[in-house]
Amino acid sequence: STTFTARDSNYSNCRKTSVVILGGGVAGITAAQALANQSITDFLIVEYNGEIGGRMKHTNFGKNPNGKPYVVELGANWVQGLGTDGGPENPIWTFVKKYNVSNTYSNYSSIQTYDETGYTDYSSLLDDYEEAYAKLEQNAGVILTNNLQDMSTRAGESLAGWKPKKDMKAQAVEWWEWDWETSYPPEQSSLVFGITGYNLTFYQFSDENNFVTDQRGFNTWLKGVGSTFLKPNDKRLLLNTIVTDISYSKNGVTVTNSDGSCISAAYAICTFSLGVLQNDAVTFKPELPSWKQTAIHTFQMGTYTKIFMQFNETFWDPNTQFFLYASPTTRGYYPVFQSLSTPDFLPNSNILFVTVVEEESYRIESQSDSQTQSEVLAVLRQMFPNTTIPEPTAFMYPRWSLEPWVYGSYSNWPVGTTLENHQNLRANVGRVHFAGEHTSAEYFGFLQGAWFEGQEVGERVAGMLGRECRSKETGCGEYRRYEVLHGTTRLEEYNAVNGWRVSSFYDIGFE
Ligand SMILES: Cc1cc2nc3c(=O)[nH]c(=O)nc-3n(C[C@H](O)[C@H](O)[C@H](O)COP(=O)(O)OP(=O)(O)OC[C@H]3O[C@@H](n4cnc5c(N)ncnc54)[C@H](O)[C@@H]3O)c2cc1C
Repeated sequence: STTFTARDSNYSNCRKTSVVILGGGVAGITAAQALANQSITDFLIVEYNGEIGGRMKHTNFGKNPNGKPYVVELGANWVQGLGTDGGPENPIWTFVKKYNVSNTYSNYSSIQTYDETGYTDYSSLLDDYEEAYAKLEQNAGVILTNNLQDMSTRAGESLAGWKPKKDMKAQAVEWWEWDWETSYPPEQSSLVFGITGYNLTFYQFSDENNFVTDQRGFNTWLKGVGSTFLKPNDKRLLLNTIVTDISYSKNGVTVTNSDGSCISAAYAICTFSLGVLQNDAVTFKPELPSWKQTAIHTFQMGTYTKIFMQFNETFWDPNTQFFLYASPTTRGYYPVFQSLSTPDFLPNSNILFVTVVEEESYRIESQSDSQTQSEVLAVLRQMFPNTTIPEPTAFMYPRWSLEPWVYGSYSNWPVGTTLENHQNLRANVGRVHFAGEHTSAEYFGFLQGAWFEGQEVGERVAGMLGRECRSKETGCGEYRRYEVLHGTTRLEEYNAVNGWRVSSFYDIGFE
């Protein structure tokens, strides 16, 4: 039984379905699964790339002793927060176990610290940061509980006594503790929602991060989930298909693709990334309402870049997982090197990778691979002054912020926004629904965020197609939205007592 209602005659040549799911990443696949679980099988999944997985994306790199390439993950790499016996479990961890995806505990205590003179032990700064962090998270709790004004993580850190200033070693430690996870510097991150995000994953599930090394790719588990309701070569999964337009009305949604094909549906579930939405990579007709656009442009899309290199030898300590480098001049300049040539990872692979985010990501995206390679080698030569560092035999990095199917890596909450504004990012616009990592208030930036949001949107749309309401807690049907977002200061408080002597509203007198 379908409630298909797209009656517009212009669309009569389009392929018809009840629900069109835009994107075959984690959110898209779990949305489809939620529909299938409620016996809604009349759906189509439209995906830009040649396989499902989205930002869980791998590629071949370098070669093993038999001349075959290794598989490395360009995007998501860790299961972040696993679970405890009897406690809640991260669904990604459940599936990774179910589909036997190879992974290894990432030991964040296995770290050596470096600066431009070589190995220098400044690991005590890690303890200093963590001491301040314990205070900062208390402050975030007070702000949330009492509906107080949010502040930047930078302000929170300073109030907790962490002031790295121009100490580049402290800056490197801070990058390791903050930017590496959120892909934004503390100045640009909300204290409250940065801390809640961390707590919900690492305190609720567990503080472990397991690194996936499966040579079939991390997305193996998602393919496993897909195979429970999609047949091999299922005609409902349209791969290599690029959506260009989404037109919607009170009767239905019509999606047009770059190959000229079109689909008309009763409902659409759009799981495109915040970067895709922000960059107008698809055209909504009519334009999205201003409350929606405000939310889309308030939240931030970060960029996180892993730079892979393979050498003909492992010249670093193969038993250490992380090498933290403090540049003498530039914060975030090739700060964290990770060894894959380590027991339980890709032993003897001689593969090392270094991660940069945000400004450094954009900088290296706009220069050649060879320029980046020479910068990285110069850093390695500072870190290991007594070793002859060979040229890499393979070198590669993705340019996430330029990829038209994602335009960035994952989202982050800016300073001073609200849960209401975020709810507007989640809320449907008529028959167009939204889901993905970015719509998760609890787990934004993580695979589990995409998973929970995909499931909820699937259940809601199933509810609208007349199925029983599965999510009593969240409610079924349309999402709540906030047409008006209130500030924190009432207009009458803009007065002389508060240092506001004159009105900022000028009548400049145009006739
Ligand atoms: C570099 C990097 C590192 C990360 N590390 C981790 C990690 O270690 N652990 C973790 O939990 N999370 C990590 N993440 C985040 C995680 O990958 C995401 O949260 C998650 O994959 C998002 O899933 P999604 O379904 O919301 O979006 P996506 O995976 O982006 O899915 C959306 C889909 O829509 C498709 N699409 C977009 N535009 C179009 C179009 N016009 N037409 C058709 N299809 C289109 C895309 O191809 C994509 O498949 C990382 C992400 C990146 C990029």
